[in-house]
Amino acid sequence: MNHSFLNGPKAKAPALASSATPVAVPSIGTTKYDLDKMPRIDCGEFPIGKQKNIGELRYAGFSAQADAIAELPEGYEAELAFFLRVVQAKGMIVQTTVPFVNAVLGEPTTECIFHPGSKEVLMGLPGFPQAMVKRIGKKSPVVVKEASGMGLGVFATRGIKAGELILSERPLLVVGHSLPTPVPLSWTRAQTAQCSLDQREKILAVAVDRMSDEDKAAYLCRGLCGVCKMISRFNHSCSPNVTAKWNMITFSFHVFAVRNIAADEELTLQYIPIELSTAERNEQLKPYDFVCTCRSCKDPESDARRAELNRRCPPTIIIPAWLTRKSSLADSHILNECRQQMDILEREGMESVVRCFNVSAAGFLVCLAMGDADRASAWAGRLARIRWVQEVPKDIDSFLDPKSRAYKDGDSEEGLDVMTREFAAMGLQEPPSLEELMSGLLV
Ligand SMILES: C[S@@+](CC[C@H](N)C(=O)[O-])C[C@H]1O[C@@H](n2cnc3c(N)ncnc32)[C@H](O)[C@@H]1O
Repeated sequence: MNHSFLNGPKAKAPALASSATPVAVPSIGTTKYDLDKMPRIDCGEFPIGKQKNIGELRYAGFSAQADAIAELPEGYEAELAFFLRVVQAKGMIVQTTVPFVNAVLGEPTTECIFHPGSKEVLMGLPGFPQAMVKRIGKKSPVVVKEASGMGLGVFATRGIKAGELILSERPLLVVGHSLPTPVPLSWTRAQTAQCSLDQREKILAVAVDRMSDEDKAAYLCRGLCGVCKMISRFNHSCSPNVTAKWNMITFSFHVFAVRNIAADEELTLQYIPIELSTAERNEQLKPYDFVCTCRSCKDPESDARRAELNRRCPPTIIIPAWLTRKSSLADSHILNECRQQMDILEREGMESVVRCFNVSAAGFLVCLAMGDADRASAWAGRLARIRWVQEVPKDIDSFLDPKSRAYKDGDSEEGLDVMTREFAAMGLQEPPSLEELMSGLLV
């Protein structure tokens, strides 16, 4: 293949100056990104590290972390345009609109830039696409308005109960990561990353162009700040009161309340892993260009509590050993552990983390196995409030009343066996992250 971009004179040119000593070159007419400053928008649970971001610019070039704005050689834009034509002609990327067929009339659609094969995988999912999940009640429980010192934010218009589905939303744009960007080997990491971003910008422009006028306007007015009309308005907190979960079959995000929310309270998501210390969290928040002042960041005792939680053994490890009677752990030890860990999680406002599910499931299972319906029903109550975790048993409501028949069945060998298998097989593991779900389709 005669690839002028790879075989041309620049491929053999001496290394360009590193980003630390940028060479002034005439403008190449594309946006220059300062990668350290670029906002990466995470919707809820998925922002573990730089690789776990989704959305239009979030995969781009982050494997090649640049230190500063990179200068690229004059005339490079023409080569990039040539390369893009090759990428498109050879079918190395697929531009499509989801849902492809059987779209439910009137539902929003998502512009997608996929790798070859992803579209077919998606179409092959049993039942894909399903209509978006509707909230109970017509009136939205939230409104977007000024959030002091944070631009806009999302606020509750009424009290919202823990576990309530607040909204579901299809993103405006979904882009597979690591789009192919060959560059001369002599280029620095910063230049490679810059080139990858420029290429992405061009590919995105085509996708944005395919959107309806309304979606285009919504997308453009959010700029780098999001791929969702509504979800991109949620501000961050290290003690968030909502979580956003990706649902592949409906191709949409579901936003749930993780604890009770009062009328007028601001709704917040976590942009970064919140198990970290205050200093580590603020380091991770740097690309978003703000310093977090949430209740945990201001509480001098918070770090010690979160560190304590990290030190404690996750129930995921204790329970299987206890269940199979391979350990001599006392029942009371496990229940104390569950209660104490839950106390810290609630005190820290960390109801959105997966550990909340693991602890509640462990508490429930241990009490069930011990035939302690009173305490099991209290843990079932917690599980019922975190039902956005897909492993929460569908029939958890039948365990809310300690006098329920479910406990009689549960007392029997068979009932306990079913519950044990259900939890041991899937419940006590981390549910798949958005990244894991998406990678099957988008990588
Ligand atoms: C996804 S947007 C959130 C919506 C945004 N406030 C708006 O007006 O569209 C992310 C940006 O909001 C601001 N932001 C989010 N959370 C914040 C917080 N806890 N404190 C200050 N600014 C915040 C930052 O500017 C951040 O880059």
